[in-house]
Formats: sequence, C-alpha cells, structure tokens
Amino acid sequence: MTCTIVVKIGTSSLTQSETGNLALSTLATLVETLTDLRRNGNRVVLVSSGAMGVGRDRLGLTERPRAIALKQAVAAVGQGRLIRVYDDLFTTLKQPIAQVLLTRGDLVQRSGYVNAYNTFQQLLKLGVIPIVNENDTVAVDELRFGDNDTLSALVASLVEADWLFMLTDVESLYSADPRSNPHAKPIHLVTNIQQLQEFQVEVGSSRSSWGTGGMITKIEAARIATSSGVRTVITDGKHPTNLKKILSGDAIGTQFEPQSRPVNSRRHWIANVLVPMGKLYLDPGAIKAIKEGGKSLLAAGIIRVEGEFNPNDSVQLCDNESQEFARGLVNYSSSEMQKIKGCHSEQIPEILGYYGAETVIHRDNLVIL
Ligand SMILES: Nc1ncnc2c1ncn2[C@@H]1O[C@H](COP(=O)(O)OP(=O)(O)O)[C@@H](O)[C@H]1O
Ligand SMILES: N[C@@H](CCC(=O)OP(=O)(O)O)C(=O)O
Repeated sequence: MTCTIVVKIGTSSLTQSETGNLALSTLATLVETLTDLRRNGNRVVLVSSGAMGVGRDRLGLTERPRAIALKQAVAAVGQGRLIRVYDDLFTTLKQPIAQVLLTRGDLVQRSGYVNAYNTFQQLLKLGVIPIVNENDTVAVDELRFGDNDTLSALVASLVEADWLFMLTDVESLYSADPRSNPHAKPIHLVTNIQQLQEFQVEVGSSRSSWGTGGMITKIEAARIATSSGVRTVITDGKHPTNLKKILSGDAIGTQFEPQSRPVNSRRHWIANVLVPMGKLYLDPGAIKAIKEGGKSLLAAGIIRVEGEFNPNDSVQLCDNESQEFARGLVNYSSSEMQKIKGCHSEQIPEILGYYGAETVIHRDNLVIL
C-alpha cells in the first residue's frame, strides 16, 4: 500500500560530529531510500535541518553563533549549500526536488495555511520531493517554529501524512538521556503521550553540538503529529535504509501510535499553529462545561485575563494551577475581556455599550488539548 511519508533529519545525523563536515554516505543513502520510496508510489517530504551546521562549516566558525544577525547570516550561507548538495544527489537519480522555506508567520493566517497545503499537494502530484526547512534567515522570534521537530510535525499534519520519521543520533527514545545515564532503557511503543509519565521518561537537556531542542521537542512533535492521526517514529539517522524495514513492520526505534480520532485540520491549526497571545483562567464550573459538556466559553466563567489580544486571536485556557487544558479563538479583545470577566452574558451590552457575541469563545473555535 502506498502512503504519505514525512522524514525529518537532524543536524546530528547530517554532519560528522568530529569535523562538522557533511556526512556524505548518510546523505547518499537517505537520498537513495527516499527516491525508492517515491518510485514505489509513495508521496515523500523531507524536512532537513543543517543550514546552521553547514553554514558554520563553510565559514570555518568553531563556536555556535549567539547574535541573531550572525545566526541568520550563517543559515543563509548553509541553506544554499545544503540544497545544492541535495539537488546534486537527487539529480543523479533523476528525482526532482523543491526547496520550501517556511516560518510560522506563513501559516498563522488561515489563507496562508491553505495556500501552503495547495502548494504541497501540487508538488506531490508532480512527483517532486519537497525539502523543507525553517526560513531561518528572515524568521523573527515571535513567529518562529524554533526547531525542525515541531516544523516536521506541522508539515506532516498539513500534508495529511500517514508516517512521520524523526531521524536523530540515538536509536530511539530512552527512559532517560543515554548520554548521561548508561542504564537508560529503550522504549519501543508509545500508545499515547500520557504513557511517557507512566514510563517515568526523563528527558535530558543535552543535544548534539549543532542540534536544536534535543529530545523534548521530538516528544512535543510526536504529540502534535499523533493528535493529527500521523504515526510517528524516532529512530537513528545513520541507517536511512531502516525506513523501509519499519514500513514493512520491523520494530525499530520508538513508535508513537496515532490517535484513533484525530482532530480536524482547522482545530489542529488553532491548537498547534497559531501563537497564543494571552491566557484566560477559568473557574471549575466553566472548565467542566468545556471539557465534559463540549460547551462554549461564557464571560461568567473567567476569573483572570492575561496578555494583550484582539478578537480572533488565539488564547490559552488554564485552570487555577496555571495548567493549560484548551485553546481557542476569542470574540473579544483583552481590554473588553477585562471589563466583562465574571459577568453574565446579558450584562455585556450594558458594560461595553454595544451588542457583541454572546460567547467569549464559541465551541467551534475551541480545542481541548
Ligand atoms: N530520554 C531520552 N532518550 C533519548 N535521547 C535523549 C533523551 N533525553 C535527551 N536526549 C538527547 O537528545 C539528543 C537528540 O536531540 P538533538 O541533538 O536535538 O538531535 P537532532 O539534531 O537529530 O534534532 C540525543 O543525542 C540525546 O542525548
Ligand atoms: N533550521 C535549522 C535547524 C533547527 C533544528 O531543529 O535543528 P536539529 O535539532 O538539528 O533538527 C537549521 O537548518 O540549521
């Protein structure tokens, strides 16, 4: 059976740890594997990190740049080089590729999201393998994905993938960071993300010298992807041929099973793509009505309002322990919300001086996390 496959490869797998040079044999094997998968009728997307690592190598920098302008300049140097190498390798096999550089800002407008969806569909229909990276050279902090693990999960859900593979420098997720804990045990199957608490998985802060995020962003990516119905695998990037074995049923790496009832595209966009601009703290009655009754949020249930936002912005809904349990699009600005919080809906016209929406967040614009 053919399927849609997104493969994310991290800097740690693309480069040699001792020299920082490109790991050419890994790249060549990856290119051969992806081309084979494509020729067998699958739709394939590659999310490749490496702009910073390759740019650093090209410029002979020995330390990770800290200044934003320098980071953006290094990424600009590296991205061109990286795509050139990919194009040379894929062209040897007569496989067309496309470069797709995205920032979160490109997807936060619903129209931008739909536009990106259409472009990916067209590329995949043409038999092209899109190679995606964050547009590091222009991305500003508030509108960055920040790491390619999150980007790959959002791309996987955007293209309605069946599989997301995150290739890294460890064979799987372990019960603890294997770099610092020699007794860490591999985890083979995660049926839902909450299980990681039961397994008492510790996520160390270590990451490869040019990687971003470490294991924590891979777990968050697995949460996003599985909630959209995408089966997710964390596995070793040094052996890309394992992708075929995993697709044929071998239990290699860590597999995260997709949720049986994935959220639809619009809800996924609200929950994972939009950047929340504020927080609403709710009373227990409102929390219960939303979580158990699937109801809209009314002003009466709001205890506290944080942040500055406008109508249609996304906000986080939190309980009194500051735990976020849902996200939604508001019908009122933060200054209006400060005035109407705790009030009954009938009082709103009198307080604000006009008739606004009856609900603060309509249930169609609310997603339980
Ligand atoms: N529980 C864990 N299981 C496996 N690896 C972990 C864990 N906690 C932390 N890590 C670290 O995460 C690193 C991989 O992340 P990163 O360097 O960002 O890779 P990449 O460049 O592939 O994105 C591993 O080298 C490992 O040291
Ligand atoms: N966009 C950045 C990659 C950021 C990132 O997530 O890196 P990694 O942890 O190596 O996957 C780059 O191309 O260098």
